Amino acid sequence: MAHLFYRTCSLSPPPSPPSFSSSKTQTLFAPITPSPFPYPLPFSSSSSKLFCLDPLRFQSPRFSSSSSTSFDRIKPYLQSEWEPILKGWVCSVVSVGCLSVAVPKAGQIPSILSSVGSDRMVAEGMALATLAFARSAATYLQHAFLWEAALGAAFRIRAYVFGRVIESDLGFFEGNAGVEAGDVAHRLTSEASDVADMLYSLLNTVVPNTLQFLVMATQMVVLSPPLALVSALGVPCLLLVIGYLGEKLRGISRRAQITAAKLSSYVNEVLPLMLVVKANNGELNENLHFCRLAQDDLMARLGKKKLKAVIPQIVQVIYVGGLILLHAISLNALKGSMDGSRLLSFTMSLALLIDPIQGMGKAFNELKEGEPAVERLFELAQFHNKVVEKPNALDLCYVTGDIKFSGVTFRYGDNMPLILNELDIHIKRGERVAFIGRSGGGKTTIVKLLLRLYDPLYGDIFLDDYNIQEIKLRNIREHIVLIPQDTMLFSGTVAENIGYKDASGKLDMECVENAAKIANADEFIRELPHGYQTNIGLRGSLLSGGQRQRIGIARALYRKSSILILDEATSALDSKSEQVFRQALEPLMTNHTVLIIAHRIETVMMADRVLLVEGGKVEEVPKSSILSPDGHLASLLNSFADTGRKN
Ligand SMILES: Nc1ncnc2c1ncn2[C@@H]1O[C@H](COP(=O)(O)OP(=O)(O)OP(=O)(O)O)[C@@H](O)[C@H]1O
Repeated sequence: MAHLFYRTCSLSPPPSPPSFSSSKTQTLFAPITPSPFPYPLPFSSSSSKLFCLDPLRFQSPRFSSSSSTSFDRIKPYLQSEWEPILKGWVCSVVSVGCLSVAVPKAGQIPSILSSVGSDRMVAEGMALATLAFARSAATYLQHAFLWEAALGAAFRIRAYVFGRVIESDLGFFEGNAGVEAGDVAHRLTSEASDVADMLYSLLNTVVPNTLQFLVMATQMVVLSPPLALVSALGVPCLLLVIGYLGEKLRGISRRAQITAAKLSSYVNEVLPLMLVVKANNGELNENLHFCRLAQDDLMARLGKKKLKAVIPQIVQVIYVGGLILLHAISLNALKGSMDGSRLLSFTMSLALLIDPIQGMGKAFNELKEGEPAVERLFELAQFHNKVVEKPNALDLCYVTGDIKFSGVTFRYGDNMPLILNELDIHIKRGERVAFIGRSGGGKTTIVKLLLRLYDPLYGDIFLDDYNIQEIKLRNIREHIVLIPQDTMLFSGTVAENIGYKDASGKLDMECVENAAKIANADEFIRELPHGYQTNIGLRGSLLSGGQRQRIGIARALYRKSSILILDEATSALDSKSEQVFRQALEPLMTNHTVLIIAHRIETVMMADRVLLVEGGKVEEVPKSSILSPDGHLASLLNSFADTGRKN
């Protein structure tokens, strides 16, 4: 149940940021244009770019096929960056054009130098300097535009994948098959950067390197066809070596990404549990565990770096060594048939040919290194949601709060035991119903099904006589407010946390304060250094458990709904605060259908009816049986209350 509330909110519209921090929230989510996509633009503020960022466009089913290649997956993102790509490539044409004019001119340098002081020397010198300057400027612009395109495409891929992750079923995050937060974080940060590097190399190779290669090769053919032919003999041999080493690099890169993701997952898991680690003297153990994972990462990375470093050297040795050998032989054969300036131009073309070949080798490295990152990123987007909204789902602007479970059977996974077995419940609007039962009996599962975080195996759930499978998901979660046992707070101010629903817009401070007053939180909030604008630290770490819970309650009250679910919501409050809270809830409850999952007798007694969840079914029990000190239910509740207090 721990993460239920956070996930519920994350699924609420509008698309949520990973977390919000006080000052940035408003600008980040300011309504720049009517586009539904709230993220800032990578490089430009033009609204035409924003149009391209519509996340719905990225949810194309073509990505759901795991058989598509890495290139198929990234292609649409590159296509949407056609503008900077085109500009970059035009600049590369200018840059290579300057080079192709400069090389024959440079070949004549010895004869120009012999006419020191003449007009020709000044004119040729000026021309060469202008060409050099133009090439530098064009090359700079080429890199800048291509980086813009690569980083822009990587941004879009990230945004698409994060959007898919956050829209995934709760089952994506929970249970044995659930993804680890640290792994997701690593893929979306570090591996997405690898993708950007790969895209840049790819863009820089496709046109600029190929162009330079072709122009230089043409010049060589024009200057001396036999020598050019000899030079070409080195290329196939080079390609074979590059292909072999590239495949090796791909495997090593994937291993390195997995070890780094494991390390990141571990750190993400252990740091929030520092209290438990320290209280149990677990520092040494955790340190050893960290070192083991870090060592695995070190070995994998070292292997990758070594191979990456050795590949260009091997390429260079094969190419340069081979060429020197072949040229020495052919120059001997062609003795006297080439003049000095032609030979100089040929040698310069050859030297400039090595540049793009090295670039291609490097790009191949990046490609092989980036491929696993693309695969792992898109893997996250391939999760098939089981809870799917129908295309013509209903948008109910109001529900009275009548709830029916009819023959509901549920289990979490195919080979797992049934949690609920042909369960029937009818809760009338405005009723307060308490669910009690042994731990793991399925009380929270009932709530998850009502929120449609999972779908039943069999049976139906009705809200105001509408099957919830016919209602928009957003709509269901708008009408039902959940106050969970573990309040999930974000870094940000108290006001932002209470008004989480409006994180993308303007907070209604009057409503925030009213909600805080009802939740008995107003007093302690006003005592904080900056009142409602106090930053509460990472996950609300500056507050006590009880204070966090009250903020969570205020957050729930800020939303206007018909159904209120208290899932052990008062477990962190002391008896006095709980009493105040119960009194505060009384007026609110008159307008709500209330489902209470509680282990405290006092909380259970707030309900009109009590349902015992046992063996996958529910049975109504009289409240008097709970009050009886010798009764089975009273002892059951007492044992839970004790457990809750210990926790
Ligand atoms: N995501 C999940 N994947 C697999 N099993 C799960 C998952 N969530 C809960 N369960 C299992 O389902 C059963 C019912 O869990 P549930 O959280 O509904 O119990 P509960 O009655 O609310 O317990 P408690 O009173 O201790 O909170 C438990 O055995 C639990 O281990």
